[in-house]
Amino acid sequence: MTTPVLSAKPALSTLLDLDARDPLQHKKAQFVLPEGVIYLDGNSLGALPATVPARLERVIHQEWGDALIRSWTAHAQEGRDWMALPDRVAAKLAPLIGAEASEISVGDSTSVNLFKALTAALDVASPGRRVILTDADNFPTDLYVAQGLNGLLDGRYELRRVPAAELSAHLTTDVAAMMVTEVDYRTGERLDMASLTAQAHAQGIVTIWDLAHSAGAFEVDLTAARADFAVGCGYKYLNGGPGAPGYLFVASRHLQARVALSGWMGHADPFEMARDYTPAKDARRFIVGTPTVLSLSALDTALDVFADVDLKQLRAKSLALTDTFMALVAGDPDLTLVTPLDHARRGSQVSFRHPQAREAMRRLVERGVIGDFRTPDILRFGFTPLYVSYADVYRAAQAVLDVAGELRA
Ligand SMILES: Cc1ncc(COP(=O)(O)O)c(C=O)c1O
Ligand SMILES: Nc1c(O)cccc1C(=O)C[C@H](N)C(=O)O
Repeated sequence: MTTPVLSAKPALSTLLDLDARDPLQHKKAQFVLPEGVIYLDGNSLGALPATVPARLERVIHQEWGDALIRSWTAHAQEGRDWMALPDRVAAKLAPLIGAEASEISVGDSTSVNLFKALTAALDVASPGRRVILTDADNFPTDLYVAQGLNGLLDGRYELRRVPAAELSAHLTTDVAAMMVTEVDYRTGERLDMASLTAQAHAQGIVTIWDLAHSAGAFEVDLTAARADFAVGCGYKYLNGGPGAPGYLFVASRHLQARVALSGWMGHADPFEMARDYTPAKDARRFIVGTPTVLSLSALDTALDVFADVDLKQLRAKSLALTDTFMALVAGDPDLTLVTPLDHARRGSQVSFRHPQAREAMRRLVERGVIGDFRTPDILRFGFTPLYVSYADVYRAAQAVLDVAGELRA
């Protein structure tokens, strides 16, 4: 299906027709969604894939309850040993982010992976450079991790924070690494990863991309963009569940970079119990401690939802849903769109400024339209193409207009 272009406000019948022809329509039934709720918050916590509860039951009762410690190595032939779980998840993640499984380490939170990525990036950066360049509006944890690491390094680096639109102009030869989030969590603006990475490389700068609001929402191609390092969340568009493990991407050309958190599970042979650390092959070396089996199992099953998904169709639907929502809400005097209209500059969310945004979102959630309020005045709506329909968008837009009207009255 090509992306439907909706310049005028579409009627519900038009949208029901789009739903009927949607090649991803069948995916919604693969999620557990409460009756009467329109869920526009999959960019904060993805919905529950219907197959996850049974998988967790099996892991808890059979693998933990019955097989006990044997499960770390049992059934390796059938791919069910716990030890290799991070590698199996990496293999499922690889096609979604355009990487080799051997370049992905699955585990720990995104924040911890940012620490690993930044220390590795600074290790391979051009010697003598002392600037970490970032978007001033980057997600707080990205900024805090950089501040914390710099403290550990006795403040050797300057964390240079500039508006996203000015990143290009700040790619100067004193910059060691550029650390940015591809899709802004507030505005939903998407940066051009391939272009910014190429510009950074031209100045000898290594790049770290945060894919929290990208992977699973649209096709990411780290290899084509020649990205150096990347991190991302398992619990947003990948639907791995609350606190799901995050991941770290290290381009194969950088696999020799410093492993700052050198734990035993990143050792080449953990059960050799050697006195000195010898890194495991590939990105597995960036795993620190014992894999979190329950949450990894949930993420492993959740990723199966993507097995038959054409990522081009996913992107087309995401753009069509966000276009539809923008068209339907356009014209309200109190809602100011902050998400770019240009498709190339848009992630999979739509955000508006509203003078009473917190109260507006409270009322929307009360009506079953779940989005987010983000400080200071942002109403944020995430569109997960796997389980949001065009009719959902229509109903959500009506609710937004009603609430905005109520608050004006
Ligand atoms: C861009 C970005 N990075 C990182 C995170 C989260 O990191 P963590 O999973 O460590 O809480 C989020 C959301 O929480 C985010 O939006
Ligand atoms: N990780 C979260 C959490 O533990 C509680 C509430 C929200 C979150 C989020 O993921 C926030 C999200 N990164 C954001 O873009 O705002």
